[in-house]
Amino acid sequence: MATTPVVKIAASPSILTLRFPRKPLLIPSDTGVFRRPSSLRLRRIRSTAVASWLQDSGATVAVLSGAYSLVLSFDFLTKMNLIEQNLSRKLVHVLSGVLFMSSWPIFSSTTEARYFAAIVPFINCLRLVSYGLGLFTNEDLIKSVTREGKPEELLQGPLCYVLVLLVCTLFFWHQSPIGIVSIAMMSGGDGFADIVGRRFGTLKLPYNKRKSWIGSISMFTFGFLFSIGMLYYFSIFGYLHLEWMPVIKKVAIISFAATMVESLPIDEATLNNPTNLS
Ligand SMILES: Nc1ccn([C@@H]2O[C@H](COP(=O)(O)OP(=O)(O)OP(=O)(O)O)[C@@H](O)[C@H]2O)c(=O)n1
Ligand SMILES: C/C(=C\CO)CCC[C@H](C)CCC[C@H](C)CCCC(C)C
Repeated sequence: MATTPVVKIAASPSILTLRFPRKPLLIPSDTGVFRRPSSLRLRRIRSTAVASWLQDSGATVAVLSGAYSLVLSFDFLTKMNLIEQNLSRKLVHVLSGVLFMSSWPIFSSTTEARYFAAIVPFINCLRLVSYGLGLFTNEDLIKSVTREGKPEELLQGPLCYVLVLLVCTLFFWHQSPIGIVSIAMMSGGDGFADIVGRRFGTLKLPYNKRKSWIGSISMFTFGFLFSIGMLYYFSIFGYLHLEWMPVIKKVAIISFAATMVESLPIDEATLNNPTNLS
């Protein structure tokens, strides 16, 4: 009896899938080979695919709205002088990555879901490039995410940040700790290094007078905590099954390495003239 191609949808749980458990789409027969699904099964497969597309489209619109609202909210707080611009920028820095990752379980469990989620950082990349090149203007965005309110600043830290989100979404998604830890270190670690170091960083590093011990300790501590926290978050949804003791050791090593790199005196001047290590 000829075996027939099997239709298979990647089975990893999404928050919505957990509420609507699906019957298996593979149809083993008693002889151990698979057979083509019946017309009823094919209709179910098609309806599952349509449901997943609708779920992912809705999730994409919701997360895009969240991104827009986040920037608007901090712009309002800055305009009302409730928080200073640097703190606003760093809170957007911390929250964007963590909230974006936290939104991943609302997407479906299909293999295409990551491409829907990647639309969010991709559109934000286009926004940052268009505003950074002066093609359009958006004072709210510029005030919320730049140091000095210059549009061209959008093409530096913010654009790199969103590109990292895009790459981690496309190539790692929620199935690999690599992307999760990378985003947690970038958003939680680097964000709090700035927030804490700028305020309490009187004792400077011997090899970099722009950075401080407390800032680097914050980078390590918050990078580690955000990484473990997000790995635990995704393990709750069943995306990851981790041996925690080895994971904790590896994340501590990664946090230390990231802290050392972040503390190096590498700035725009150094990048332009590598012999100019301050
Ligand atoms: N290990 C660190 C990191 C940051 N800081 C404090 O936070 C400020 C900004 O940190 P920096 O890493 O320069 O910010 P970036 O993330 O590089 O740049 P951006 O301002 O674009 O975020 C520093 O001047 C310093 O006061 C610190 O004390 N110790
Ligand atoms: C200030 C930043 C980096 C430099 O330190 C962060 C820039 C953030 C972008 C302007 C907006 C990025 C939005 C995310 C792609 C999606 C967030 C969604 C979430 C639900 C808020």
